[in-house]
Amino acid sequence: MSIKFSDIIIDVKNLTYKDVLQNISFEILRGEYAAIIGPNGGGKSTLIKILLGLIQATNAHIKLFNYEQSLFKQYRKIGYVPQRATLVDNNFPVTVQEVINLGLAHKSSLFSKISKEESLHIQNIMEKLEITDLKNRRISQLSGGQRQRVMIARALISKPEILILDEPNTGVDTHSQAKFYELLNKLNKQENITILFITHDLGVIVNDIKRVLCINQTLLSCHTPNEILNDEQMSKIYGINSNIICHHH
Ligand SMILES: Nc1ncnc2c1ncn2[C@@H]1O[C@H](COP(=O)(O)OP(=O)(O)OP(=O)(O)O)[C@@H](O)[C@H]1O
Repeated sequence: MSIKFSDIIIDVKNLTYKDVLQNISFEILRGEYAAIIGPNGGGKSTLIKILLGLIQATNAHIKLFNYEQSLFKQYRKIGYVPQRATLVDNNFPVTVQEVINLGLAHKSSLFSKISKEESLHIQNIMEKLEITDLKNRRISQLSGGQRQRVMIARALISKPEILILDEPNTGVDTHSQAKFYELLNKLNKQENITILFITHDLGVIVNDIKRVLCINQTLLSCHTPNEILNDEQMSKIYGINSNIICHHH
């Protein structure tokens, strides 16, 4: 299959940042469902923050949706669920609805009125994520799985074309994790949202993920899950001897 120029929505060339990331190059194509794995402190979150413009990397050659990052203004096209987003301060007095409305923060002012159309869109997303009944609850009173859906709803409000999630399953039980991956799969397959997420859960990458970027300061590999889930590759990525045992689930 030939790749069209417009299919590349993230294009990173020779990215180096302090002593955290060295000479990283990769592309993410429209419609992809890709994961980033690697050991703690390997630079995964830093890479994501650079892509989102939250950390400035001088001399980086990054293109987002075919624009040089320095000229790129449409960050609403990128939905982001940060690390530990589900762990909130119990005294934080905001409701689910208020958190979700923050997804419209790309508007000129946070306090500008929400239009009828936006309000309908917010309702649709809440229904899709099955959180309508929670809208007046305080975010601090929700379970980890419920908070996770709220954070994704917030990220989806700006109708992003790519969704980037940094270890989205921290503090979430196994059942909610399974539901969560079902949801990501649906967003990818049915709504054509490109998905890129950081995970330490090697089990999950086997099922739906087509490409796994392994990062430990440099890009160690960028293959299909089957190509990396073997003892040799795991030892290379995590720097320890490992035995991979696969079971039919
Ligand atoms: N803004 C920054 N400037 C310089 N160094 C940073 C910055 N942010 C993080 N670091 C350092 O970069 C290294 C990589 O951190 P990062 O959080 O990107 O790793 P990670 O792969 O996401 O780790 P984890 O899996 O534990 O979340 C760490 O040593 C961290 O202390």
